[in-house]
Amino acid sequence: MALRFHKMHGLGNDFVVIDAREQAVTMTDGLARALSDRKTGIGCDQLILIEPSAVATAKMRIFNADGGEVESCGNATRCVVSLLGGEATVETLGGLLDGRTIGGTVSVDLIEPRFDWDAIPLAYAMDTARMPVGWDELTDPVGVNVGNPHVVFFVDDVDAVPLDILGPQIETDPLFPARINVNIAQVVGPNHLKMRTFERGVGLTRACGTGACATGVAAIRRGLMKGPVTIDMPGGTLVIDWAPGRPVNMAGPATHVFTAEADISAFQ
Ligand SMILES: N[C@H](CCC[C@H](N)C(=O)O)C(=O)O
Repeated sequence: MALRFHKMHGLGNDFVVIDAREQAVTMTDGLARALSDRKTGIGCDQLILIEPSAVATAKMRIFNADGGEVESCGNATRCVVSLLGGEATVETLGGLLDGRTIGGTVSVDLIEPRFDWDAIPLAYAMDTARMPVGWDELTDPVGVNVGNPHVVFFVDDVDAVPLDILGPQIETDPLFPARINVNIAQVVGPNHLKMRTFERGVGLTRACGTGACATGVAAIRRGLMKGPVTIDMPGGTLVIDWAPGRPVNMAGPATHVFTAEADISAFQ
C-alpha cells in the first residue's frame, strides 16, 4: 500500500503526518508504533493523522511512539495548522484548538487549563498547586491538564537532573492512572524559563508544546512570573501566554522537512 506522508517538526519534536482525507488509512496502535520506530520504520516522536471533521477545519489524531493514542500535541498542532493553510481550527480528543500564522510563527490557543486532581488525572485527591510528592531531587510539583496530563517540577539546574532515569519512574507511577508527561523547569530570568521534558509514551524529546504550555501556566499559577513567558527547550524557544480564566496560548515555528511516498505493505 503506497502511503503519502509529510515529515515535519516543531523545534525538533518530530512527526510523520498522514493526511487521511486524501488517502484511505486504517491506523492501529501497532501500525503507529511500527511507523514511528527510528530503526525499522520511518521514525518520529508522534504519528499524526489528519481526518475530516464535522466541527472544525480538520480532526487531528495523535499517536505516541509507543502506539498509544493521546489527547493533544502542541508542536504537531502548529505543524497541522501550517499544512492546512496557516489558519485553522483543529479538533482533537483534548478539545478544539484555534491556530493562526503571524509572520513566520504559528500561534495556537489550547484549552483553558484544568487543575482539579481528578482532571489531571491523579489517583487520589491532593493540592495540585503544590503536590506533596517527590522522586529523589524532584519534589513539590504542579499538576495541570492542558488537554493532556502534565506534572511540572521547578529545579535550580535542569541540566543537572537525571531526567532519563527519573522520567520513566514518574511517568508510570500509580499516582497517574493515565500516566503523565514529566517537565522540569528552571527560572533563568524575569518571564523566562529553561525546561526539559520526558514525554508520556515517547521519552526525552527536544521540545514539548503542551509541556511548555503546562510549565508556563505552572510558573504563572505559582506567582513566579506573569505571561507572556519565554521558554527555552533543547530544540528551541516557545512563547507561552496565559492568565486565569483563559485558554493557554503557544507561539512558535512549524517546519515542513519533506513529503514522500512509501510502500508500507511490509508493516501490514
Ligand atoms: N507525549 C504527549 C503527546 C505529545 C506532546 C508533545 N509532543 C507536544 O508537543 O505537546 C502525551 O502523551 O500526552
